[in-house]
Formats: sequence, structure tokens, C-alpha cells
Amino acid sequence: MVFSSVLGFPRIGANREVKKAVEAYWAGKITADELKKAASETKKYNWSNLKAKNVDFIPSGDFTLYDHVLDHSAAFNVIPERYTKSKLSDLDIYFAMGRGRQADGVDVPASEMKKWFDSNYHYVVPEFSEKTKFELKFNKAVEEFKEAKAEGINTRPVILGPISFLVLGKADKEASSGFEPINRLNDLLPVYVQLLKELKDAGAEWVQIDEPILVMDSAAGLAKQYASAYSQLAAVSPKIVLATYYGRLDSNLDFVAKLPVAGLHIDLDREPKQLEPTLAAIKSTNIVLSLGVVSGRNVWKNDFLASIKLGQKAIEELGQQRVIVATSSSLLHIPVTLASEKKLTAEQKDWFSFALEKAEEVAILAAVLSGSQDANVAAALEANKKSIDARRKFESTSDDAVRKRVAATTDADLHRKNLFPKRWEAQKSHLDLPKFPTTTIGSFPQTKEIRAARLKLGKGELTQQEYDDFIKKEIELVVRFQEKVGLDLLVHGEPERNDMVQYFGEQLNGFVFTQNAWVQSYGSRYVRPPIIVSDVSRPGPMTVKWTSYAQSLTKKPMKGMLTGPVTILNWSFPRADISKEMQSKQLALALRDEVIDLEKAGIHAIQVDEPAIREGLPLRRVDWDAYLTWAVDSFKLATAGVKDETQTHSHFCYSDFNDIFPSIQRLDADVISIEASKSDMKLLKAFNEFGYSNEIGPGVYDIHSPRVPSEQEIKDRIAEMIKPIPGHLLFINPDCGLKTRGWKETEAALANVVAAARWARQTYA
Ligand code: MET
Ligand SMILES: [Zn+2]
Repeated sequence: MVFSSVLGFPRIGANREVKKAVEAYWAGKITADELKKAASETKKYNWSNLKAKNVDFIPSGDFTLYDHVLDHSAAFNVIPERYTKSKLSDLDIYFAMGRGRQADGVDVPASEMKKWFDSNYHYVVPEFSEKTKFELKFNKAVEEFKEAKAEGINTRPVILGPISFLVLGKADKEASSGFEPINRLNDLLPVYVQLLKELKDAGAEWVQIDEPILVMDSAAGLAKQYASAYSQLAAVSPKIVLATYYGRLDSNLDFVAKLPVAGLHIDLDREPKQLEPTLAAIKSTNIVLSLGVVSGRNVWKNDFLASIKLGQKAIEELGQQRVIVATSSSLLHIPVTLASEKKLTAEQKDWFSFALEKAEEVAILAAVLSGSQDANVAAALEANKKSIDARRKFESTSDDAVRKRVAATTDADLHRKNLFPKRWEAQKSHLDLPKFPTTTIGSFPQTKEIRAARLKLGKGELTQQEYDDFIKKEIELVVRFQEKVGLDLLVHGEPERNDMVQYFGEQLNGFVFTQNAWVQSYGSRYVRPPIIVSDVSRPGPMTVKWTSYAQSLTKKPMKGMLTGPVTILNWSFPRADISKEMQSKQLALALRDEVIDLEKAGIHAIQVDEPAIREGLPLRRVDWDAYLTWAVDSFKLATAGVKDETQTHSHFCYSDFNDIFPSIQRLDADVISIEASKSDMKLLKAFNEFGYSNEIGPGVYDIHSPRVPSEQEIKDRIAEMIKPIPGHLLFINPDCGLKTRGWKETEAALANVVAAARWARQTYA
């Protein structure tokens, strides 16, 4: 019999219960016990629903109040001293590590957050040093296993494997130079041994150990560590299924297939081609193969016939008892259930599967592959075939004009008329900016009033006219403030935008929006990515009205503000039937028209943000070039249509851009702004190494905190920046948009920015 399995479930609750509870706890509105109770409710919801869907391997221990990697650090006592000094409760230490804490005399910043592989989920980076004292402070895996058992549900606990845990971490400030977290593997393993023993004693038959770094090039050098770690663990553990996901094992398969594990999980949604080599590698072992055929990364309904084919192939080689059907990864990237969507049409609903529906999919697939004669299973199979056929039919009705236009783009469309030095001259006289021009990244504080107005418009309590008048007032406020404080290149402040992707998606053809399809981005921050369902085109201008209104209020130049094609794509659920490249180019052409319309409307500086360009980078280095080529080309396609004297900007933040710096240069934006102060000016290393020829504004202060940077601090940053960057190419701006800030600190901070820029003009005249 073929079993079914779900690797992990969304931990946010069907109606964002966990966010609400966690935030209520932070605000002091509920106690730790009440928070625990709320968490239990969501866990129960998950377990009982998975059971009701007939999933055989139901995960436990995958739940978290903030981040699963942080859970692990806290449980294993990987807690930097700065958090333990203050005698907070364990729970408050945990949250302090996640989000920092400034209360009751405690003032600690949050730990670093990083993007989780190639997703928009962020994990809290563990910090290790020689001094880290590993110890099992609490056994979350056992506790949740027992908690589920008490509900009558037998689960398969999930833990993050020791090698991924170390490799995903970093050396802390205490560590001596040259220290690598992986050096501590032998000290860490006894804690895993203890954890797994306890799990076995508690009656767990299986345990899922996640080692996602096995799909990365960097794991290739860790064969020895894997062999020794897993032989120690397997000796005491419940049966281990080693889970890999988001990519392919490639040559790492050579050593993975030899590990003493009972099961191996591979991602066949992303990498179906790895089935054959994996089957060949494990055929002569006893390893059970878990086939990750149901996507944990996208919301499209599974194509049962395609999955069944893969399953049958595996069964031919291994026999039914050695095959499991599973989700490709945890479903943490997927909204909880389609049942909450009341506004999608019946046709649209039939295209998608969210987490609960995906759980049902793995169960049905397992039944089919087990040879079930159940009438319900047969009906489900038939229904799936119908849905997939209907979707294919819809997909075949492409927008010919868009397709033709993409096909007809030429190299010339990707290039500005002249090279940067010539454009620079033209822009200098056209825009008339001083040296060290000051600007901001686009958004200004999204106040309560702005959000309330948007809500009222949605509910019909404000007419469109009333809402537009309100937005106009907001824009005027922002413009007047910028004039008063003395900024040089102004923005309109983006008050009309709910979200930098959604705002554009809603105005473009080809997108579908959900009401309740939230997914966790980090901690209690959830996002609701739009879904691209068909060819993308622009019915009409999207930003021209507001930008020209803003320009009409002032003599200073106004910068238009757009979200770039690659970022819109990476922050949406893309189509699965055509390439991302194709979708990106369609978006690029829509934006190109917008850019040109802005230029025609008299806007001489236009910013096209690409903060998500880094996170789409493939996990394997051999795949980088292909991605970067189309990603860079898309940006160029969107922006290169303007005249020399129109200044193009782009913006990047909160990712490590150093390794793709040459590609950022290739975008050939006239000006880029890039978050730099939060990452301690690491970026300057890249300038030294690669150089940068166009204009650039490394952020001079962190916008994620209400703290106001002093004038001196900003001057110091400018003094740092001017070493690698020629002064005439330097812009002065904050790290990122100001939408999450209040007005008070914004006013004070920008006044200091302007003062520091004036100082720079004199000092580096
Ligand atoms: C995450 S990047 C944000 C850029 C956008 N223009 C803003 O200022 O908010
Ligand atoms: Zn940003």
C-alpha cells in the first residue's frame, strides 16, 4: 500500500488566528497561557483536518509562533548572550530574538533575518560560536507529538536536521575569525541524539528530518559530515525520513543514497527529472522514497495523471510498500483553504488547491496508486481530469497581441539610445539637481487615516470621488513636507497603494486576487500574493494620474514610482503552464508603456523597484545565468524606452546583493538606491570589488526602527561611501520606503538627511 504524507502545514490558522494571538500577547492583551491555548487550537485544527482528509503521515512539531528555525535555536539553547542577560521569560527571550525588544529597560535588536531558500519566507538566522553550549532546553518535537496523541492523532514529528541548522546559521560576534558553525557538529549531535531517543520512547515510529541544504551546491563538500551524523542519529532514532526540497540533489545523491536512513523525500514538483537517478541510486537499498509531487510552492491543482505516472514508475522499481506520495515541501508557502474564498468564480476556484485541498490530493493519489477500487476515489480522479482539461483549455486561449509583442521584442528594445555618460549630461541640465541630491525611496507613512479611507472605499462608505480627494490631500501633504524639509527629488508618497505588487496587479489584466489567502512572510507578517492566471497586459495608465498631480503641485522634479516586472512576478503565484521568463516579459512590456506614459506626462525621473530580484535566484549556481539574463532583460525592457534626459532609477533592499552585483550594473538604471545601513555597509565591499559606473544611493539609515539617525551618523556614512564611490555619482537617501514609519520620526530623520547632504556639498565641493 502506498502511503500519503504532508511535510508541514501552514501555521497561521485558517483565519490568521496565530497572528492575532501573537500580536495580542505582544501588546500585553493576553497572557502566555492564553497564547499557548490559541496555538493549541490551530495545531488541533491542522491535525484533525489532515486526519479527516486521510493523510497517513501527519506532521507535528512544524507549528511555530514565529519561525521554525528560531524554535530550533531556542530549544537547543543557541541563544546569544545579549538576549539572556535581561532575565526575561523564555517566551519573551524567544520573541526578543525574533523581533528585538525595547521595553522595561531592555534594549536588544532583533537577530538577522534571511530569505528561506528561494522563497519570500524569512527565517531567523541562528548564531553560533565556540562558546555556544548546546543543550535540549525543551523538546518541542516530543511535546507536540504527545499533544497530538492526546487528541487521538498519531503524527510524524518534523525537525530541522543538524547540518542544515548549522549551515543556515552564522558565526556570532563572539566567534574567533575563521570559525564555521559546521565545526560544532560533533557537539551538537548529542542533543539531537537525546531528542530522538525521547521521541522514540514517546512512541514515534517515524521522524521527518529536514535537510534542505542538500539541494544546494554547498552541501557537496559535506558528505563525510552527513555520513557520520546520520549513522549516529539512526542508531537511536525512530525511522528517519530525510527530507530534501525546493530543488534537486544532483551529485549529492551519491552520498545521500548511502545514508542509513529509512526514507528519503525528494521534490518532484520542481525537479521531476530527479526521479530516475534517485530510483537507480536507491533501488538496491531498503530506502522508502517519498515522492514530492504535490506542489508546496504554488497554488495550482495537481495534475493527477502526471503524478500517477511518476508514482507508477517508482512502484515499478521499488514496489508499493517503498513508495509514499507527498507534498513537495512543507505547505507553509500556501494559503490554508480555498473554502475561505467567496469571491473567486467557480471556474477560477476549480483551478486551485490550497493547503487543505492539497492534503486531500496526496491522499487520493496514494489511494489510486494503491489500486483502490473505492467509488469516491474514482470520482475524484475523474473530477480532477475534468478540472485539468478545463484549465488547459483556458490556457490555450492566449492573448495573441501580447504574445506577438513579446516575440517581436528585439535587442534594440533593451538598450537606451546612448550610454550612461551621455545620458548623465542630458539629465544634469534637465533635472537640475544639486550635487549629492537627496531623495526618498517612494512611500511615506501609511497612516491609520489612509488605511481607514481605503477600507471605507472598499465597503462603499466613501465614494470614489471622496477617496480620490482624500488621496490628493495626502499627496499634497507629502509634497509640501518635502519642499519644506529641502529634499531635491520628490515623490508622491504612494498613499493610494495597499501594497506595491497588489496595486499593479489589480490594474493589469491576467491577475486574480483572493480574500483570505494569506501566507507567512516572517513572524506575524503575512502577505496575500496575487495569482497570475493568464497573459498580462495593461488596459490603461496605472500611476500617471497621481504622479502628474503631484508634479503639478511643485517646481521641483517629481519621481514616478513603479514596481518592476521581476518583483511583481516573484511576489505573486506564477502560472505553471508558461515559463517565468515569458510572464516576466509580459509584465515588462506593460510597465514599459507605463514608463513612457509617465515620460509623456512630463515626469523626468522614473523609479522601477526590483527588491525581489535576488530571491528569485536559482538555488544551483549553474542555473543562475539563465535567470539573471531574463531578469535583467525584463527590467531593461521595462525601462529602456525613454529619452536620454529621462532619469531611470531602481531600488533594492534586504537581500545579499553582492553576488549578483554585476547583474545590477547590467540593468543600466541611471540611478540605483540600495539598502545598506542595515547590512552594515557590506555592500561597499562590492563597490570596491566590482566598481559601479552609474549613479547610486546606498541607504544612509535603517527605516525599520522608529529611531532617528543623528546628523553626525549620516555624515559618517557619507564619508564611508565616498571612499569607493565618486562624489558626483552619489545620491543621499534612506534604506527603503517609509510606509511603516510614523510622521514624527520621518520628519526628524529626513531633516538630518538634508543637513548631512548640505554638509557633503561643502565638504566635498
Ligand atoms: C520593498 S522596496 C519598497 C519600495 C517602494 N517604492 C517603497 O518606497 O515603499
Ligand atoms: Zn526597499
